[in-house]
Amino acid sequence: MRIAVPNKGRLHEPSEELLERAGLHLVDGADRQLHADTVDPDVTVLYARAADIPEYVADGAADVGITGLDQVRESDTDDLVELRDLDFGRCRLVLAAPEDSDIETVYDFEGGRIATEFPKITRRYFDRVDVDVDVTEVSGATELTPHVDIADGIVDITSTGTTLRMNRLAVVDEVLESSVRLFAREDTADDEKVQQVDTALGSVLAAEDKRYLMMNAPEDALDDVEDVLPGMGGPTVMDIAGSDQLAVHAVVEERAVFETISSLKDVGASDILVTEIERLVE
Ligand SMILES: Nc1ncnc2c1ncn2[C@@H]1O[C@H](COP(=O)(O)OP(=O)(O)OP(=O)(O)O)[C@@H](O)[C@H]1O
Ligand SMILES: O=P(O)(O)OC[C@H]1O[C@H](OP(=O)(O)OP(=O)(O)O)[C@H](O)[C@@H]1O
Ligand SMILES: [Mg+2]
Repeated sequence: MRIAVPNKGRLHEPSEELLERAGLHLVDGADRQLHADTVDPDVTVLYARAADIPEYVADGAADVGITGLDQVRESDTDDLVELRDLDFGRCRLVLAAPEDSDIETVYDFEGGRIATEFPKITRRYFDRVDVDVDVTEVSGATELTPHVDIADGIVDITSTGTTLRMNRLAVVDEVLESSVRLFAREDTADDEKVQQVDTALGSVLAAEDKRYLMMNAPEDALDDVEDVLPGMGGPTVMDIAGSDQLAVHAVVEERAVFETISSLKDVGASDILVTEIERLVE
């Protein structure tokens, strides 16, 4: 089973980190290599450009891919199946025009020119809203094109909005909301190994916003302690040898930890430990 992973750019490192955290440790994963083995002899990594990854999966060069939804949509490959939102590389593909122009809505672009690195998505978007424009493909520095009379507007990626602001461009409409996805081909999506990788990556995401709480509590406080602990199933309760205290363990939502700890202390719990969870397979 081969996983296609971005070889450089902003998606490279977080993709590799996610694989590592999922337990798919890379062997000889040095940068700029074409391939890397993982600790699982059945799983290898193929490094490719973020934009080429959908094509590689569609063609069978890889079985699953990790790249932005924008790249999947732009590739126009139709037998790809999204397995999971990997929750990084969040950005928006937006239609933008110079701040000082008269353009306020997409309809103001009728008969105009749009520059973009995403010609297919852009074409489909303008067809959908039934506005006739000329779409010019550029390979970078898209934000410059309205200022050198190459285009009246652009379709480009934004996340913090800094680049648009620096180039005095204003968002006219959102074309696509994107984040990094794990995807496969229709004919491989149900393969056991593909499912294993999906589960492993999912277990990292599931653990991210959870914490593991351990504490001691007097036996007669157990009911109150259990009432305080929200979340996944009941806590695990263990006797402590030679003590009238119990050890109580539970998984708690990260955002509930602060409040939960005060409530636990109020009902008599002590020696409370909070730890991160590496992976959580539900
Ligand atoms: N500003 C951003 N914020 C968040 N995600 C982004 C941003 N820009 C791009 N992305 C996501 O990262 C993907 C790859 O972008 P990146 O700029 O790292 O590579 P690239 O420019 O396509 O690489 P290459 O140098 O190989 O052309 C994009 O398709 C998008 O999904
Ligand atoms: O809203 P912002 O946070 O400013 O991000 C938007 C910018 O990020 C991307 O470029 P990138 O940095 O990847 O450079 P590139 O053009 O070389 O790909 C994108 O093409 C925008 O130019
Ligand atoms: Mg880029």
